[in-house]
Amino acid sequence: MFRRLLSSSTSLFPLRFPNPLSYPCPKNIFLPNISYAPLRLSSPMSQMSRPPSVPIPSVDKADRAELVRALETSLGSAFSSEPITPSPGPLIVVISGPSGVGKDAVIKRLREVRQNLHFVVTATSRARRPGEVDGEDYYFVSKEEFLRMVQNDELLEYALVYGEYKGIPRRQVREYMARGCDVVLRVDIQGARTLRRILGNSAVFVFVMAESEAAMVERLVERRTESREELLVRIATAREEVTHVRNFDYVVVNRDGELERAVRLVEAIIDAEKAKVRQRGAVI
Ligand SMILES: Nc1ncnc2c1ncn2[C@@H]1O[C@H](COP(=O)(O)OP(=O)(O)OP(=O)(O)O)[C@@H](O)[C@H]1O
Repeated sequence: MFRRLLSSSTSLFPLRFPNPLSYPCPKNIFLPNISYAPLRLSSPMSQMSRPPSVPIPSVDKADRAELVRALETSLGSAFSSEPITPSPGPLIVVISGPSGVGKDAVIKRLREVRQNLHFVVTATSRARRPGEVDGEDYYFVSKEEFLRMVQNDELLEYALVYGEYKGIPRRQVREYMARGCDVVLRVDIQGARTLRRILGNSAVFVFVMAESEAAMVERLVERRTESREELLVRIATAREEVTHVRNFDYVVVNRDGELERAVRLVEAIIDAEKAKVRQRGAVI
């Protein structure tokens, strides 16, 4: 029986799921050059001697190409068109925050506006909410299937949240990063803590919060997906979870009616990370 379970689980994406690798991460794929070739610079100035036979034409009068050629000759080598710094590598963005702050709403919009980004589809044993699509929002699996994935080490991280399992398929992260895509992981606070332990500073951790406790409760109530008992637990937990913000790299306040602003801030964070001199360089 155990052998049969093992052999039927060699694929990360069981047959009944749409394989997320079959849909592209970017709208227009841009594969960065991640071969960090050493910079090709001309020889040091000290080693160069300007050949006296190459006069540099006057800047006002000379043809542009002629002037550039003369400068190259004078400096002893052609000007390279290679990028001066290596292209940034793929980034892992961990998005977390208390229940009801709008993590899903932010990510949904981010996926619409941002290219070269793959949202890692989490496996969960919880029931599907109205409007959610299997394989797109989550992989909805039974508890038994989930535990089989755990047993086969298919999950980068997993947790039991409000009595339901949630976990991140490891292979999906690897494969999209290998394609040069940035990947977004959506986890609860507990999951973010585990991921920080696993990934350290190699991923960027973003904490989403509402502008106030009242706004957060309002959204949860408005969503009408939780029972009274569940609401009590979620709100009590959220109060404690807000204190975990200090373990994150960035905080994004998702104000009521200002989802676009929150999404723009997440985009700005990703852009800033791409411009960092020392890249995080995550390896899964
Ligand atoms: N900026 C916003 N203004 C108004 N409503 C919002 C905003 N952001 C999200 N919402 C709404 O708030 C509700 C909760 O959002 P969402 O489901 O994205 O939260 P979540 O953080 O993913 O919650 P959970 O962790 O419980 O899944 C949803 O009905 C969503 O449409």
